[in-house]
Amino acid sequence: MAFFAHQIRRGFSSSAVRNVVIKQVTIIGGGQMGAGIAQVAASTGHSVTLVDTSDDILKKSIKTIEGSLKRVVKKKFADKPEAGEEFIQKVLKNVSTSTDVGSAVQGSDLVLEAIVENLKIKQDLFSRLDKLAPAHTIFASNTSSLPISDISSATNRLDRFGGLHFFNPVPMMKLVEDTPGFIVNRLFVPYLYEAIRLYERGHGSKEDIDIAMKLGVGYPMGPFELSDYIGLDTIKFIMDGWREMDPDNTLFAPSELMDKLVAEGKLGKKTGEGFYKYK
Ligand SMILES: CCCCCCCCCCCCCC(=O)CC(=O)SCCNC(=O)CCNC(=O)[C@H](O)C(C)(C)COP(=O)(O)OP(=O)(O)OC[C@H]1O[C@@H](n2cnc3c(N)ncnc32)[C@H](O)[C@@H]1OP(=O)(O)O
Ligand SMILES: NC(=O)C1=CN([C@@H]2O[C@H](COP(=O)(O)OP(=O)(O)OC[C@H]3O[C@@H](n4cnc5c(N)ncnc54)[C@H](O)[C@@H]3O)[C@@H](O)[C@H]2O)C=CC1
Repeated sequence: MAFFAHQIRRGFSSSAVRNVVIKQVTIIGGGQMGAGIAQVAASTGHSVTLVDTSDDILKKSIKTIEGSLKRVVKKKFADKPEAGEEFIQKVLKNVSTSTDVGSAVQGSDLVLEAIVENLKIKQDLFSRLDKLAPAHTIFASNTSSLPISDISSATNRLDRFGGLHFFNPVPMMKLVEDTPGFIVNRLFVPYLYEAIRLYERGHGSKEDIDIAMKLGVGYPMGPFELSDYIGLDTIKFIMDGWREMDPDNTLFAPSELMDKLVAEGKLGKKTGEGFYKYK
């Protein structure tokens, strides 16, 4: 139970959340981040309700969690397969799913949002949640680029609203950022941008740039592999949002290639094709 309560106490300045006990967690958005966060929350003993827009998506989320748990167990319970299977079943028992956000937030101590990276859609969701969730419930967003104050302005619980920024893949990445002004993306985003500019200017192939960053700096994935892993729709949402806020900044100029891939539904690993093909 301690994991989420610890993050909340570290990241929220409000006294309203200082002695918080987090038992019941609702996660909204069952995509790659939501599924990963649900897995971590359930593995650390929380009772989790995962919400998305359809049962088909939620079935896929549970399959993703199961697949990831199998990988975790292969390592953690290498010599005890039965204990590993028991662990998987115990974790899965902690996760229920719902398409009804109103009932899902009843009794929830923490609602963590991991839906699309779009301010208006996040605000609409939180505005509804504010009316539906109990007064004590803490709200948090997993946004990777939007100011938390803009998202929280749609609610009346500013003392119980914060950012919990997990990294992808959640079960493997050990960092959660919850301080105002994320650090990683400030350094990471210009790096990804520069990679695509190099490629568009013909300074190197995607493959060469990826190999250079893996062999030269020791990164586990090159920038194009990583962009496909993150999701090109998410990246485009971020780029478009920042350009709107700062139209003269050349760093945020649109990328023709990115726009084309997203328009064609080539969103990266999750759709089977992005910069690279995965089937
Ligand atoms: C060019 C585009 C320009 C656009 C610019 C616009 C910029 C906007 C960007 C905004 C970004 C938003 C993102 C964000 O907010 C923050 C992020 O999350 S950034 C992403 C951070 N993540 C990374 O950098 C990941 C880097 N990759 C890795 O660490 C590894 O490659 C990875 C762990 C994913 C896989 O490892 P690898 O060795 O490559 O492959 P294996 O498959 O062998 O895995 C190794 C090991 O790990 C286990 N494992 C992997 N995944 C999972 C999982 N999901 N669950 C459980 N276990 C997993 C696997 O089983 C292996 O275990 P072994 O025991 O070692 O076999
Ligand atoms: N992909 C990444 O590497 C990272 C993403 N993030 C952030 O996490 C959030 C989610 O990203 P991903 O999981 O990658 O996206 P994704 O596209 O994999 O999943 C988003 C999910 O939200 C669901 N959804 C959309 N609107 C909804 C609504 N109103 N109610 C319920 N469900 C809804 C979709 O059906 C989808 O399943 C975004 O804010 C993103 O910026 C943060 C860190 C890393």
